[in-house]
Amino acid sequence: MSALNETINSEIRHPASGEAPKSSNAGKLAATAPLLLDIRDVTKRYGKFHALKGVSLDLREGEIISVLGPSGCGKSTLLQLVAGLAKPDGGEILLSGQRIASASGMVPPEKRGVNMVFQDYALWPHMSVFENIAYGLKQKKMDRAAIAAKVEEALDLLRLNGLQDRLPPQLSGGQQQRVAIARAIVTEPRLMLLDEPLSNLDMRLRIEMRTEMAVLFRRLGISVFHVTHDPEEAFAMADRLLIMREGAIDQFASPEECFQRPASREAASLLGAINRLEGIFESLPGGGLALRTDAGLVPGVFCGPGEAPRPGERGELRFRPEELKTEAELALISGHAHSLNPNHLEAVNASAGAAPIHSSVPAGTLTFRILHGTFEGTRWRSLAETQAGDRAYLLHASPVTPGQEVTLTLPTQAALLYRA
Ligand SMILES: Nc1ncnc2c1ncn2[C@@H]1O[C@H](COP(=O)(O)OP(=O)(O)OP(=O)(O)O)[C@@H](O)[C@H]1O
Repeated sequence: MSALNETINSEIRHPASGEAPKSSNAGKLAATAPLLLDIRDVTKRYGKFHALKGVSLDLREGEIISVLGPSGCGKSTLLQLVAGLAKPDGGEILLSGQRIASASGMVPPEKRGVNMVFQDYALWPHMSVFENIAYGLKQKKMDRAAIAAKVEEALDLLRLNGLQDRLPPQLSGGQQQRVAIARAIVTEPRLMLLDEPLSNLDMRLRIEMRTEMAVLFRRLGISVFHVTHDPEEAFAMADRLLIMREGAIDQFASPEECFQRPASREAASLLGAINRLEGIFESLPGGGLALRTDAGLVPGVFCGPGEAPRPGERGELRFRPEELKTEAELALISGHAHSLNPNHLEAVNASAGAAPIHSSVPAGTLTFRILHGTFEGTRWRSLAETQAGDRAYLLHASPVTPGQEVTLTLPTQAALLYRA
């Protein structure tokens, strides 16, 4: 075992790999809650490669922050620095005002008061559920009666009653995951670190567990720093999203804001706006910005960065397949007589907390030719192309046939505009 691993708190040590776990814990957001984790301009290099290029963020007590980003963007590296499993090359990390990591010094992981739940749960396979959960408490030399009471409470909380004598291999994936959470919360860490905690579960269980985890952490007021590559998991759990790209922060804001105004083309794509059409910016007579694309003129929301582009500049439209509407769907959504005309859609989908979005401005009308369609249970998904052959995915309520031309409307607030 490496010197690094030897410094790791045994209660969070990874039994299978011998590698130290990462840390995390957090709960619900309150803007006025005390600052718990303060990461200041942290950098990390592996040889010549800059894995983190100056990352700064804060996490409040009781807050859940989900870190989202493509593979290799530095999510796990950030978590490891907070856990104490790696050392930053620059900047500093403070926990409750105490500096726990900088280039010149490190508080050892076991002294940080952070626990971690791993992708593969890292349960001790030869220990019963009870022993797994009790392990950290025994390390703390708690007396047997107190340990039994605490484990009992955790078993109740995670709905593991009756399973305490089983070994991990005798449990389902969801049960193992709950044992890992029970083990992590029983020692009442200041901060819980979750590294892709649901990635080994099937889809149904993932959906259940992400909601259960969010409810549990909020009820207990646990602070959580949570890494995932799954936007739905991040939306289900987070008070704030941290979107990372190439070792830097792309966006750090509420889930609603990130969803409605992704700060970059990459963030938009990560959050489901997979369709991309290029074009030229135009100003609308009544104010507002539109992009002239090959599929049509599309009024939209400029999401940055920087100043709004000028007419004539090249731009890019990003949108989610599910945001395209037919005339009939528009009428249903808006509930206003005038919205039967798709060219006058009100921005009815604007959700609370987002910056004001154009309302009652003309919506874009896009025309595509269907190439291929598949039935998805409640909807049809098709691959389509513009006149010039640019491709897009569409989702619609009725079937389409290859070769058919379809005209759909894209609400202004769903048309995300960026510089090319
Ligand atoms: N020990 C290491 N030595 C060299 N390079 C490393 C090391 N650990 C990570 N890296 C590199 O640093 C970058 C960031 O890695 P990291 O594991 O933080 O990414 P990630 O966002 O968590 O990715 P994933 O979602 O695939 O787990 C990657 O390019 C990775 O290859």
